[in-house]
Amino acid sequence: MAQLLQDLVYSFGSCLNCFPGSPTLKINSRSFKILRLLGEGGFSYVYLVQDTATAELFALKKIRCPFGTESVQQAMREVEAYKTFAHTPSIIHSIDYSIASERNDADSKTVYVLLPYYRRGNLQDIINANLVNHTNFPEKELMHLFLGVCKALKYMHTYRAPRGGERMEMGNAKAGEDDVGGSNGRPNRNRAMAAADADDETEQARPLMVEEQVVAPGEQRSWAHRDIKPGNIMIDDSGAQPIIMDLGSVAESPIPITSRSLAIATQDIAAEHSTMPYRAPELFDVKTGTIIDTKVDIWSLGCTLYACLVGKSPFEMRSDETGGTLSMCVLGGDWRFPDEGPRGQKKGKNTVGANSSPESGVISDPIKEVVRKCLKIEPSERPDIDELISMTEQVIDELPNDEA
Ligand SMILES: Nc1ncnc2c1ncn2[C@@H]1O[C@H](COP(=O)(O)OP(=O)(O)OP(=O)(O)O)[C@@H](O)[C@H]1O
Repeated sequence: MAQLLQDLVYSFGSCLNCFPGSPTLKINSRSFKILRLLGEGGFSYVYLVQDTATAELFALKKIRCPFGTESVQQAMREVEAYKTFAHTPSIIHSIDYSIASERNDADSKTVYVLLPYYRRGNLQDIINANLVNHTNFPEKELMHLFLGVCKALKYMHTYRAPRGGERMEMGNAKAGEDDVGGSNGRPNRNRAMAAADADDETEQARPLMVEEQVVAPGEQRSWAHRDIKPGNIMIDDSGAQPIIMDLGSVAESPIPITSRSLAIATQDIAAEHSTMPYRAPELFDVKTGTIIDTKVDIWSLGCTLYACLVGKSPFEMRSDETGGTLSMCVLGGDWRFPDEGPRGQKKGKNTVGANSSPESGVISDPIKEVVRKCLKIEPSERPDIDELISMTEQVIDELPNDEA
């Protein structure tokens, strides 16, 4: 709690009003009351905030950029990704964003991104609840959710810039203390952006205009999410639609690894942005002459489906069982279902093995097969997103209806 208060004071500076317990922040002239911390990631804090005028709830992601230009660029890439995929309802979009300078350190900036708030939480929350309550996901329902995630990812993997020529560029915005400029995440730049350009171009624009991404209308450009995991899949308010979030890891695909330095850089980026138990083996040890592509997400989908069934990633599970390191388990493809012995041998038909968690229950064979196909060490042996979608649809057709 002390950390949270300290963090709020530090972050919002003069935006913080003086009433204890109800700090407020303004973004682009809209005022928000900060209600509580929703979550914390490696680079950010996410707060539940309320629009003081409309009482609407939002999630506010605060990304600290203490290392100057480079870290601001990274945060802005995330903001840009929210814009790029704003056209699909199953990928999170941003509502507004702003960039604030730290008072005592001009190089230090904080990027705030206003996001829709998903009150039902994410798949990891459901996994945690299942573990606590000794319950399981109903299989058909789970596979419908999984299909939704695959379809959202298909949009990324086969992205085509909308016709009409939306120009995508790294944003620039006016940084201020009390009322920071921003963008609404839609094609039209808002007035704050325009004001930032007109008023304060030299000061505001420079650090952010280092890179432009222009996608011609209709041009296909493939993207990989690179951090698919249960914690990054929110559930919409209906409870039926998964929403892919946390676009800070999104990267272009394919990336041919043409040099040793690119291999090292790619590996370093993965180490920072792709969560280890869900990270594909080719990102642990990036080799020159290989290609890193969207198959990294297929691996993560396999780990995610397994985690929904069993309670944790297959490699976390195996590493806990054997005491081996996570990376050794991943690189060696060392994992198994709880009711299986080594190399997929069954311990007993439809029984839960000695090493399984009691929550894992019985897993249908067609679902296991989907996991197995995603977890092929060789990326080319994994299905692409279209094949995975067909496979999942077939499994859904084959599965009996969940018991009410
Ligand atoms: N829109 C939202 N609605 C509700 N909760 C959210 C929302 N966005 C984020 N959260 C909560 O905040 C947590 C951290 O968010 P997020 O994953 O975006 O941060 P991150 O720093 O990128 O995390 P990571 O280190 O896992 O990559 C999430 O796991 C979730 O619990």
